[in-house]
Amino acid sequence: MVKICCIGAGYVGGPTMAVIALKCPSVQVAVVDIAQKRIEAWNSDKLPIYEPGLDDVVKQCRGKNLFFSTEVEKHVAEADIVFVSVNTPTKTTGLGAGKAADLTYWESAARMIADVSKSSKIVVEKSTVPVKTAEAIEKILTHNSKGIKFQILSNPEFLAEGTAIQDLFNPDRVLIGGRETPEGQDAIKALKDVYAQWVPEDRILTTNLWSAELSKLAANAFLAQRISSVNAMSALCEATGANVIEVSYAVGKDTRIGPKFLNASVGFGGSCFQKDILNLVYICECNGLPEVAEYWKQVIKINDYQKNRFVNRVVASMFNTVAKKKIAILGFAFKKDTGDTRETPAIDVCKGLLGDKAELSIYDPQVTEDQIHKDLALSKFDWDHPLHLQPMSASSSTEKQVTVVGDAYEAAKGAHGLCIMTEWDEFKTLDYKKIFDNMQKPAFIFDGRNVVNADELREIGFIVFSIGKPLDAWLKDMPAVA
Ligand SMILES: NC(=O)C1=CN([C@@H]2O[C@H](COP(=O)(O)OP(=O)(O)OC[C@H]3O[C@@H](n4cnc5c(N)ncnc54)[C@H](O)[C@@H]3O)[C@@H](O)[C@H]2O)C=CC1
Ligand SMILES: O=C(O)[C@H]1O[C@H](OP(=O)(O)OP(=O)(O)OC[C@H]2O[C@@H](n3ccc(=O)[nH]c3=O)[C@H](O)[C@@H]2O)[C@H](O)[C@@H](O)[C@@H]1O
Repeated sequence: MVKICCIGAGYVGGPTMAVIALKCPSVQVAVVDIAQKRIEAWNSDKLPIYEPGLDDVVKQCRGKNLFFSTEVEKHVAEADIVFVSVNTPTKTTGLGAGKAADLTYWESAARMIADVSKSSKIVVEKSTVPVKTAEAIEKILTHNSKGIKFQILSNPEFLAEGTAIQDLFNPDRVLIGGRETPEGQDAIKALKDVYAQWVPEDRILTTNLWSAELSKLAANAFLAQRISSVNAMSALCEATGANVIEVSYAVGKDTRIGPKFLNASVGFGGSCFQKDILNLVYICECNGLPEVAEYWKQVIKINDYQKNRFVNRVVASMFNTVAKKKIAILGFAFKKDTGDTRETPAIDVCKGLLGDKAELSIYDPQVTEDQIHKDLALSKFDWDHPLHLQPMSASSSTEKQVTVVGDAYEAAKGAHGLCIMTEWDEFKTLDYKKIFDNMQKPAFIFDGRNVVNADELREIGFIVFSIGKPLDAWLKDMPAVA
């Protein structure tokens, strides 16, 4: 029986391993983590992450061939294949701070593997890492290996949160990079055999190590670049009277461009796009390619611009001040169907409004009150470090300005404005007449996700701002918004 151990029971490690266990009944899978609470949750009825379909998969395999444990060393020692799926956040201090990937967690996992191994193993990079990381990991493993043989593979993950199970069941591709030696090719084959139990062969791509590592960073950069491109267009649409929905539809109809990832928004969020592009920028700079670095940096700059533009639009529309005004924030997660708030644009928008002394009433169906307060107190780049590993953040001086409530109606009651930050389905079907009746007048809606029907809301009486759509007369003569 093949034994797999995955270090890191997070958004990637948990769902990925659960699906491997489901699809490969003859493989034994142990997912290990140093975070005891997280492991306890994986072993309970309330899993530590919200992901449609995940509960069902875990229930089918847990205790049979899927185990969650804090006995990291024991399971690593027993495994034939060790996946490393720990976090690789942006460095907050020292060389490359604010850009380079922080490989502290990766390196300590690699050293531990070297220390506890008594038999040869395949070590799989599942985390997103800078190109050439495998070389460093190889050095750590081989210098400590007491003659034990390690083969390193790069097998980056392409799942998106909210659709993780669907993406894992039916991936566009599985990418496996390895050494071009006979041993490297054998290792590739061993991992390929696992995926081939449910993924068609022509979707399993094999490459050299560096291509696999770089393809992951490139794929995220290309995806984020599409969003920044359409968001840049959204600003021009607002200035000219074009409608970004019509423009992206027309552009996406070109089969060379395609329709996906062209939804204008308040900005992209999530734990990876920004971090991976910053990492790419850093690698380009380190390789003497400043023009290439500058090119990719623009994707982040436009994303920041889009979030700033949104805040400025809110403030400018409401007579250039939101001081002491209640603003309802609907949605806090970085996208629908997840409770994940890492790098969510809602954080930047809320901080912007708080900076203008607004009073915020926040509702999200999946994000806890505690999480929202933590997020608004954390400094940039601290968010992706596991809480148990990061320094205690100072308590938020803005806590008094923020209340977290249990539904959208309560959030909007008595508010001057309402901002939609996440495209949760339930925000499409709210009783907006009821909301209007309970708000201050004039009542504003700022739709950061283009989910509401602006015309219907205008008929009710709202002043509506939708990203990239023709502006209400009220908003047209406002001061510059960038
Ligand atoms: N979140 C996502 O949708 C995707 C993430 N990725 C990449 O996958 C990697 C992991 O991301 P997430 O799962 O989101 O992170 P996460 O923060 O949810 O999970 C990482 C886990 O690793 C654990 N950990 C850290 N050091 C450890 C050690 N030495 N021993 C045992 N456990 C340790 C942490 O306690 C944490 O629970 C990152 O490199 C990310 O860029 C790739 C594709 C999608
Ligand atoms: O490496 C990763 O972590 C993952 O990053 C993204 O997945 P994820 O961040 O979970 O979610 P996305 O669906 O890509 O959305 C990212 C952000 O972009 C925004 N977005 C997405 C699409 C769009 O058209 N417009 C737009 O604003 C979303 O609202 C969200 O805030 C990629 O889609 C995955 O392939 C990748 O594995």
